[in-house]
Amino acid sequence: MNNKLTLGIFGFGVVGQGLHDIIKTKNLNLAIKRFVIKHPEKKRTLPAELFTTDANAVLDDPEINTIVELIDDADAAFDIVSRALQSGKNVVSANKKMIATHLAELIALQHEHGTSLLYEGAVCGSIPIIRNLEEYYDNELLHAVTGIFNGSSNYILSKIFNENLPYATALRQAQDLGFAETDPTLDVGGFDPKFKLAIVASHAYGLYVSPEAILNIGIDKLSASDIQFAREKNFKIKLIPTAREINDTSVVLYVMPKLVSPENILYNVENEYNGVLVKAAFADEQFFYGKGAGGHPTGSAVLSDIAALRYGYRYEYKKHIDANGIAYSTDWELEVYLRYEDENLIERLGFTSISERYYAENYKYIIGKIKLDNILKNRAVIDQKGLFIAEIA
Ligand SMILES: NC(=O)C1=CN([C@@H]2O[C@H](COP(=O)(O)OP(=O)(O)OC[C@H]3O[C@@H](n4cnc5c(N)ncnc54)[C@H](OP(=O)(O)O)[C@@H]3O)[C@@H](O)[C@H]2O)C=CC1
Ligand SMILES: N[C@@H](CC=O)C(=O)O
Repeated sequence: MNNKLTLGIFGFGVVGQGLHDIIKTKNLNLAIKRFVIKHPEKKRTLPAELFTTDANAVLDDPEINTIVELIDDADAAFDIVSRALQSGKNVVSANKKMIATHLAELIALQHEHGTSLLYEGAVCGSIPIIRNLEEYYDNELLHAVTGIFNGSSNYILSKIFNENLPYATALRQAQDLGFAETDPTLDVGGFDPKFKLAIVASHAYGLYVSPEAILNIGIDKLSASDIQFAREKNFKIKLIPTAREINDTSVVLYVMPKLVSPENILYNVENEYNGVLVKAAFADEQFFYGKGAGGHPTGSAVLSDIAALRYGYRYEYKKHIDANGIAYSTDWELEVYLRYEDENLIERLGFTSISERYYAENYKYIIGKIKLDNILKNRAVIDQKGLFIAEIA
């Protein structure tokens, strides 16, 4: 099958424009009929008649058979994508928050209406990890999927560690370059990599886990003391989502900064680049590397999905269907570095062992083992100013 696709694209921001730049360089069997945008007063680089603020003009247009959803509003995106799937249109989206939050409903809609929703661009920008988890690792047991899934926080950490840039300057640059979410708390607070992790967990293990149930600790509380500590021990700090099979029936999922040594392949993943490490039972360790944010890298993944729709590609969610008996668990122990202020917190967190403690007037830290459950239970306290927690390899 090589159907002609007529596209209605929601969003003409960083990714929408990146996609358009790529499409216009190619002679593809597809046409863009309309862009739906939010602010009609904004200056555009394309003729005005290509733009509308009326979602219905596109969703109800029988000539448009494919919707590309590239907006920065997850609630509006869910409404658009659901309506499109219900009306028989296939959809490509890059909206990880929307997909992670509504995955089960979106899968049900695809089955019910015989439509397809593809979202490679939602997870690690240009890296084709979803299709690989779905197709290539179809038969192989995966022990872990981990890595760097957020370009903005990795850009910020690279600028801090390699160029001594202040955090706020590096964040501003990540925003100016179009890497950061409209609300950058999603990036630096570890929410964005958590949404991506939830999607990965679905394709790697057949798990639906609500993002709310998954621990996300970000890099927004990082201080000069933490940076100095890392440098003295020859570590870099990276923000790492982890999906790990801990026994035959349980997988743990969490997002946390990690102190990584030069031997770790992720140590040299810099700036907006992402890296996905897959540990498989027989293939052993494999590494995917590429740009995780930006209009053109993400646009290329979106275009690959659009092209795949031409030959009727859809995710089969085989690991969900096979019901392999795997469940999400938080029963796991981590070794962490914790900078803290209040001594009472240490007791409350219930460290199972402590290997190092340091006290100075303005800087206290502890290194020890702690249960993931306990971190989750005390998430509100850990999120307070004056604390920074990172996994130590
Ligand atoms: N930036 C990146 O590197 C990556 C982004 N993504 C995801 O892609 C999506 C888009 O991101 P990005 O391009 O950076 O965002 P931008 O903020 O650059 O662009 C958002 C676009 O959405 C439009 N928009 C917002 N709300 C609506 C609505 N209700 N109806 C129609 N249009 C609307 C805006 O319209 P207007 O132009 O009028 O303001 C704008 O064109 C997000 O889900 C993001 O998480 C995924 C991977 C990488
Ligand atoms: N804000 C995201 C964009 C891509 O998903 C990131 O920085 O990775």
